[in-house]
Amino acid sequence: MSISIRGLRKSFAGRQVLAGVDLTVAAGEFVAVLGANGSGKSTVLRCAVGLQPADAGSVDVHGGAAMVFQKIHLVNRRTAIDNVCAGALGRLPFHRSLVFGNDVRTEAMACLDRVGLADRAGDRAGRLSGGQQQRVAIARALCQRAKVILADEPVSALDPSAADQVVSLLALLAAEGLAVLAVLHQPELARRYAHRIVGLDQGQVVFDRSPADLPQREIDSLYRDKP
Ligand SMILES: Nc1ncnc2c1ncn2[C@@H]1O[C@H](COP(=O)(O)OP(=O)(O)OP(=O)(O)O)[C@@H](O)[C@H]1O
Repeated sequence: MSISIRGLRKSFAGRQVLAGVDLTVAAGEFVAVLGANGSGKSTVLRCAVGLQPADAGSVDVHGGAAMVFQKIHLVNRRTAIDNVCAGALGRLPFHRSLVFGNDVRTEAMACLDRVGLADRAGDRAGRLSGGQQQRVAIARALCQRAKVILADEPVSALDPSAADQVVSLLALLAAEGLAVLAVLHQPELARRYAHRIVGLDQGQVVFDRSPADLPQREIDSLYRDKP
């Protein structure tokens, strides 16, 4: 129920994007990653779940990791609960994955309940609001039984109130025992909800502190034009 990233390095076409990133998230922790466009935030997450091979470094995941994206990737014409059931696909034998059984649907319902959407289980995903769709995607990650959730700009496409709801949900899931690492473009949400804020600048961690110990100027410096 934790993720530990050590010495992560990555270059694209000879250009270094990650210059040795160390980052740990324990069970019960919600860690936000802030950084300017191109600082390497998504690459950290993508290397951490194996979507991209790292050049060097190690990633130890305890409990299984699931990723949540800005673009939500639900099947719009299927119901919310069907989308959540899809999280179970990876652990079902093929013959049981064609029609989800009652046990999977019961588990999916419990996951929807955890994200506050049990009452929308039968609605087509495409009819839900953006914030609700992202919460369904989080429920699908829960139905994967992942203990580590990596979220890449999960609220960048949402209005402020939906964004607040989704980030507070991630914080709640961490409080329930998951390890949650989220890339955010909203420093104020990171300040409000994260246990720790990690600043990434040109592929390096420049701070890793609790919001209470983090002066605003350190956050601002992430977004200042670099020479
Ligand atoms: N597959 C790829 N091939 C080549 N370059 C890449 C690839 N993926 C990322 N990069 C480059 O690596 C750098 C870091 O990208 P990354 O997406 O990790 O940044 P980010 O901090 O998540 O930025 P943003 O806030 O814009 O999403 C960028 O300059 C990007 O163009």
